[in-house]
Amino acid sequence: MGHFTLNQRARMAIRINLALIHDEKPVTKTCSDFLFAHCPTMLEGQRLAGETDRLRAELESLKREIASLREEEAVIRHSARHDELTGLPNRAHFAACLEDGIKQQSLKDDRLAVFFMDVDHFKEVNDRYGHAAGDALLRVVATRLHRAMRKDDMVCRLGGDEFACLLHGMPDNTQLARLARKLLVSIATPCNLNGVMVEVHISIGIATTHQGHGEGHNLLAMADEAMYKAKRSNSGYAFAELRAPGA
Ligand SMILES: Nc1nc2c(ncn2[C@@H]2O[C@H](COP(=O)(O)OP(=O)(O)OP(=O)(O)O)[C@@H](O)[C@H]2O)c(=O)[nH]1
Repeated sequence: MGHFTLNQRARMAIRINLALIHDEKPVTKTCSDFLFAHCPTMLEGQRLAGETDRLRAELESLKREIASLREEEAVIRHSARHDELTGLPNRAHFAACLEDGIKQQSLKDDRLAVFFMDVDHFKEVNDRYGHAAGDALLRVVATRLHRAMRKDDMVCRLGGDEFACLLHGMPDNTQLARLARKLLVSIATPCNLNGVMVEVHISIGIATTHQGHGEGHNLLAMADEAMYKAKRSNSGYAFAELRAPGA
């Protein structure tokens, strides 16, 4: 420090600080000589503090980017498993839950039931009132089915005018038949489509499985067959025959 007066040291310290604040190269040769000779630790400390701030800002920006990517991923994941029109789970999601339910049922000694539901004469609604009215009707059916089921039952739109429901813990057919009748009544309540009151009906096919019987896709296919039986006979709902294991 012998070469510099107190006054010189103070002025250089101010210039050095200003240079660091504005991220400039170290000032004059005298200043840099001063710095490297007398203040290497201070200079390194300032540099590290600046670097830390920069890294902290970079980290925050990365955190924001990750959060936004996670949100995007959640949206993509949701839309891959849900039907855009009704917001209900879609066929793929339903099939996965059904297979899962089948695997779990033996552990829980549960009995599963699948309802396969199809709107009767839906094509006529599209033809008479237009596709948008048909869409509105599908949304009404979705809402009514969802409301009529228990919280743990899964209602999905399989596609077109077909819906399905997966029910756990339904030990007897009497309860299932009661639920089917309740659904038929709730769906048949007239709904307003662009000012026109329309009454819709659905046909329901019901397939159930006991421990060790059936596989997910078989159960759905059996419920589908039973639905056609109900549609043909105009009975509203029908039960599938329980097949022997492996049939
Ligand atoms: N509005 C609308 N129509 C759809 C959609 N997806 C499929 N459709 C129509 O739904 C109709 C389904 O027809 P079907 O189930 O074969 O005929 P249906 O009149 O219901 O006949 P039944 O089931 O035998 O009573 C077809 O006309 C499809 O074009 C959709 O997302 N929106």
